[in-house]
Amino acid sequence: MPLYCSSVGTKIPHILGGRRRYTGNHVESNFSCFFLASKTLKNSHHIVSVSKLNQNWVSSIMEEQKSIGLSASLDSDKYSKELDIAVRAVQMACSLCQKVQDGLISKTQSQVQSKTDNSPVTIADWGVQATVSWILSEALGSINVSIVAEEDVQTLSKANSAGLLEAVVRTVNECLAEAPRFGLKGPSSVLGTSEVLEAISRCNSNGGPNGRFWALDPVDGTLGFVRGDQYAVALALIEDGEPVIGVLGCPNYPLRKEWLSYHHRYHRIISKLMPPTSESWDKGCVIYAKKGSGEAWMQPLLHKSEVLVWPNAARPVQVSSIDNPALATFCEPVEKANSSHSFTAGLAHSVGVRKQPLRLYSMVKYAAIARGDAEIFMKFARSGYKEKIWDHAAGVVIIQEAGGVVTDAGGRPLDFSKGIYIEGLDRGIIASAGAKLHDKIIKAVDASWGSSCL
Ligand SMILES: Nc1ncnc2c1ncn2[C@@H]1O[C@H](COP(=O)(O)O)[C@@H](OP(=O)(O)O)[C@H]1O
Ligand SMILES: [Mg+2]
Repeated sequence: MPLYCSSVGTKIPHILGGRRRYTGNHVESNFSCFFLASKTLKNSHHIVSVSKLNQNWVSSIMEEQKSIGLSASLDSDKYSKELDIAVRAVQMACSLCQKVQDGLISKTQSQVQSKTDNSPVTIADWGVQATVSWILSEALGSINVSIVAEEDVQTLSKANSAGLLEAVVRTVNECLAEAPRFGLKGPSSVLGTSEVLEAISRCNSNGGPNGRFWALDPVDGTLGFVRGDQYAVALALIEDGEPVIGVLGCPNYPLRKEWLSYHHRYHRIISKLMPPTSESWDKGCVIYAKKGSGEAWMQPLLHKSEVLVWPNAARPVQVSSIDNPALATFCEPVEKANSSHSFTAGLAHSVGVRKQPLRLYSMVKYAAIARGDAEIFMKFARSGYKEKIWDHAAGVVIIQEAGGVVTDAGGRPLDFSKGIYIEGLDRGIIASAGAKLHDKIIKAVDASWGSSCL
């Protein structure tokens, strides 16, 4: 339960019960304590240093809160409907992706198209975007739904893409026909080509500092997806520039963290060798959180023919309690073109991380930190690369509510208020299970940045 300081309108961390929890969103590198940006004054980044608060002062705020009944539970219903719909929509999207990925792996690579930037795009990207867009609009009213998403309809609308478009329309209709199984209303009749294209192109918001919009990455980690490995469906609701709901669907996330480091194909072979009753290789989950709730949750993916009954066996997740770098695992992108492996290796070594990095495609890395399966995530892209909001927004809320910290390398929160890009990002992105590890990494970046080639 987050606390609110009524005098300055500033949220302070949950310090009861001996568990480290960060409900704020800013860590200052010069202090080993944490700092919290005011929700009410979020654009001015009004900051209070918790280390400067003495115990009596904190206790008196807690007493004051008790007596005047101020609590986050007053807000507990806020975004509940949106979260419910978003989780169900992501469950559906994961089911669509699994079917397409199974088809991709068992058949040829012919379904993989090339975007202008040469990244592979599959039926799943457009299929998920159309499905999520249609579901959100239907459930919340299209007038209330504004979406920023990765895909556009240019490639799909080309004359020589007729076969691909047909496959997308078929995939979307197959998926929407299953909507009642996920507790959602599907279309009364099959969607035509123009309706599917309409749903995809409706995701044309440019984001910005005011109002509400959704940020969707239909298939994050497209390379992982086409290689039969990890990928994620990422959906976030951003309000006034701040992510307030995060939902991450991770269809290939194994039940046991040890198997995260195995390639998914190996996992598939083992699954075939194991008796069908064995759940030991079970995989797939949806992780989600609502800003300020102090909780992050994980549901298993719905299996074929199961019906989603809320909360669908959800259980809370929280970050790891490991704060000793020697015991910590750090994760980073698989592709060294997306983040400098040599720079992060140097950082890890200098802070005393001894384990091999866990290299994962997509925002599954954020899920790994939130679930406590790894302690640090670092991404240092080449200079000039601009991070996009849909690649991070959902993960940031989930990690923060699971008790972790996400900032840029200067210790500042990521800024989701400037459009589709995270503007002003200082060097790279760091997510950690706690302030102690976070602070060490930030100091190590400062110490070695000058001699890096980034
Ligand atoms: N040169 C680059 N540097 C950094 N990130 C990049 C990049 N090119 C693409 N990306 C981003 O990295 C994401 C994949 O993340 P990761 O490397 O962690 O698996 C991509 O998401 P998509 O796969 O959705 O396009 C894309 O947004
Ligand atoms: Mg992406």
